[in-house]
Amino acid sequence: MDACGAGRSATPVDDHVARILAAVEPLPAVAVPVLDALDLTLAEDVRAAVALPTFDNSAMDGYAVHWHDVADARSDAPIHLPVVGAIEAGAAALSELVPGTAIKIMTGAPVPPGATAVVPYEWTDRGAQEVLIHQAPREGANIRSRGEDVEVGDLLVEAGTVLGPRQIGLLAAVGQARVSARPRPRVVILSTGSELCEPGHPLGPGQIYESNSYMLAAAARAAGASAYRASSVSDDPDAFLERLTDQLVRADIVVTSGGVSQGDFDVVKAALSGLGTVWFGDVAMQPGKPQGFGTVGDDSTPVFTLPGNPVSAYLSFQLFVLPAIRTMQGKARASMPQRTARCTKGFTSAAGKRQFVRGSYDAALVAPVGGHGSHLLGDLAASNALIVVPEDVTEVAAGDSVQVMLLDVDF
Ligand SMILES: Nc1nc2c(c(=O)[nH]1)N[C@H]1C(S)=C(S)[C@@H](COP(=O)(O)OP(=O)(O)OC[C@H]3O[C@@H](n4cnc5c(N)ncnc54)[C@H](O)[C@@H]3O)O[C@H]1N2
Ligand code: MOO
Repeated sequence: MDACGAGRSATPVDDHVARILAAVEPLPAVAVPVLDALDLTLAEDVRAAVALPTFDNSAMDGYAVHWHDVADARSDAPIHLPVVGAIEAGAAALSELVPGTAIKIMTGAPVPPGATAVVPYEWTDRGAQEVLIHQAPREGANIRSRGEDVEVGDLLVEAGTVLGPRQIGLLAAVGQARVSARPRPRVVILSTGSELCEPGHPLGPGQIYESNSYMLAAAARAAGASAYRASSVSDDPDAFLERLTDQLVRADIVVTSGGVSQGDFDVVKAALSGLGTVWFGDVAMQPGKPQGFGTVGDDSTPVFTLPGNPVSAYLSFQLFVLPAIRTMQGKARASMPQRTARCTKGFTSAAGKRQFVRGSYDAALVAPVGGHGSHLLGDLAASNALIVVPEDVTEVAAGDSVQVMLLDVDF
């Protein structure tokens, strides 16, 4: 055993991730109203049911004309045309534009058959019965052609795409009221500990404010899940199991915090050992050594039992719960990517464990923030990156190249 108690049997971080990913799969797709599909992963290719533009239409308020009629228009030799009508956006069933005439047309209105240019108002005297055109447009000017943007049948958005505002707009533009997408995973957070007091209430002796469920629920929401905080439970295994059972019906994932170490009142361990496929053990990392994971209940719901120290809980979420959420979302990449940075200050790291050092990253430089302690929530909040120190590295010097994971960057 080392100083922090991780014995030789500790599971490597990557093996624990693999154990988790083997137990989760993308959630079944559902038909989602197109706006509600923001940030969701599209489950099937969407092809265009209509063309964009859907019909030839005007790009300007002006006059639809036969281009040949106005090709010679100049300010010193304007051309007169009779105005034979007006077309508004939304107008239907247009008759042919007779050569030698003009029709008033509004932006977005369908161009009448025969028209080969639209002259903007600014190049005319804006006449109502008769118009004086004093500048010649190019042939085809200001006509937006049917299908010039999107043709019927074009592949618009591929399955697996995370839908953003631009894709939502495009899908609506081709008439999709609903799309087939992976729903938000429902994540229930359940904190344990008799010392916990809800924020907003006065602290009693020996009590601390309950913060992990807020942090973990926020992290789950930031990852695109729907997260619910179940009220925290004391260190009583029966009460814990009852609360967990209640929550399983509304959970795709359950995350617990606390009660998984070596203490006399480690409620989560006591309640879940032997239940479903739940495994408890050490993972070769710091913070976040004591872990548990398995599936429980009729729906084999994945349960993550995270350690209670706040930094450990957060890190465990980022490393283990986040990939499960992303897999359920159908996202291509499950785990946070790493990038190379230069470390501006040296520090030491325990042998045999992957160390996750809180850091402040900017422009490929990273500085460690605070110490290694897993209770240092202030330092965690002040950081925006994790410096990943491999198991066989015990010292990082100023100027060394290191791997970092950026905490506030989507991937
Ligand atoms: N004898 C040993 N003791 C400990 C070991 C060990 O190997 N041998 N491991 C240590 C490590 S590492 C960690 S991490 C913690 C994990 O303990 P638990 O998961 O059982 O968590 P608790 O004991 O319930 O709490 C730990 C710490 O975190 C605070 N906490 C818990 N829940 C919350 C919450 N919802 N909001 C804010 N803070 C919370 C709690 O008050 C404790 O201070 O075990 C070490 N011990
Ligand atoms: O390894 Mo514990 O999870 O202090 O941090």
